[in-house]
Amino acid sequence: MLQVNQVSKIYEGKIAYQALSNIQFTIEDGEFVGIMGPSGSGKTTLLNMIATIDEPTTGEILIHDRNINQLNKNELAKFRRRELGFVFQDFNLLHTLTVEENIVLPLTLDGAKVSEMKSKAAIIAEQLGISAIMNKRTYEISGGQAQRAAIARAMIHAPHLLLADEPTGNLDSKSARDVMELLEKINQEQQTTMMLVTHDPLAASYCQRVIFIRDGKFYSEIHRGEHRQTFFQKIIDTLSLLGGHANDISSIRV
Ligand SMILES: Nc1ncnc2c1ncn2[C@@H]1O[C@H](COP(=O)(O)OP(=O)(O)OP(=O)(O)O)[C@@H](O)[C@H]1O
Repeated sequence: MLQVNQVSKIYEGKIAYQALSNIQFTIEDGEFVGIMGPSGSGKTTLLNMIATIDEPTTGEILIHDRNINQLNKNELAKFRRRELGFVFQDFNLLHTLTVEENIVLPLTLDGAKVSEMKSKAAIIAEQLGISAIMNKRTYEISGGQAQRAAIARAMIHAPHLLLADEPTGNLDSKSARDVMELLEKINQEQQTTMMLVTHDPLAASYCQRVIFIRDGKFYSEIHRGEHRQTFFQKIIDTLSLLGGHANDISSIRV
């Protein structure tokens, strides 16, 4: 589904900076993959390129065999809206809208009928356990509920690829677990391919595979297998080998 082929990124400037070097990996349809690495290792750079927000300096990124860097402006807007879903650390909900209005936003942009939007929103809210808060404003709900609403908004147009950037970064450990269990459930039941960038080993332990990068280069990759707890420990061990600053793993939750 996703192919990252020999991707490098150089940020031009007074002093050019190579943020990524020859990154190569694939993600299969329906996989749930985590990307981890110390601060500054290039995770956001990589995510931004897959999200079509930025372009590689060399190499190519294919989604379902289409080179996403060759799409024109119109194709790109459509592609982003229809194929990709985004979940961010700070939820990115619009505060003047209700939860329901936030959730249907991607459909509004596509010109869907109100009745269709409402019924789709109701179904997804039920799945995510947020039916009771649909008429609330975003400042009236908890962080965990806000992230569920953001996931609902990302999922409402059934994207093929859900990209999540530190989705548990602003959550307490109970809400973080809830959100990760939810993403795992969506991945299993709807077969949505997911890529998650995170510092949080607990969040990463819900993935089937974690790719580690360091200094913009591929470092290693580990697979989950049967037990999440064992995987969690493996992730922590790899992070300690990987180095980086102490605050990179300050969010560890056991
Ligand atoms: N627009 C830019 N111009 C120049 N350098 C940049 C730019 N964006 C990022 N960088 C540099 O590229 C490197 C990788 O940054 P990136 O944000 O991808 O790292 P990260 O792994 O996501 O870090 P963090 O975990 O702290 O978010 C860093 O050294 C950063 O300073």
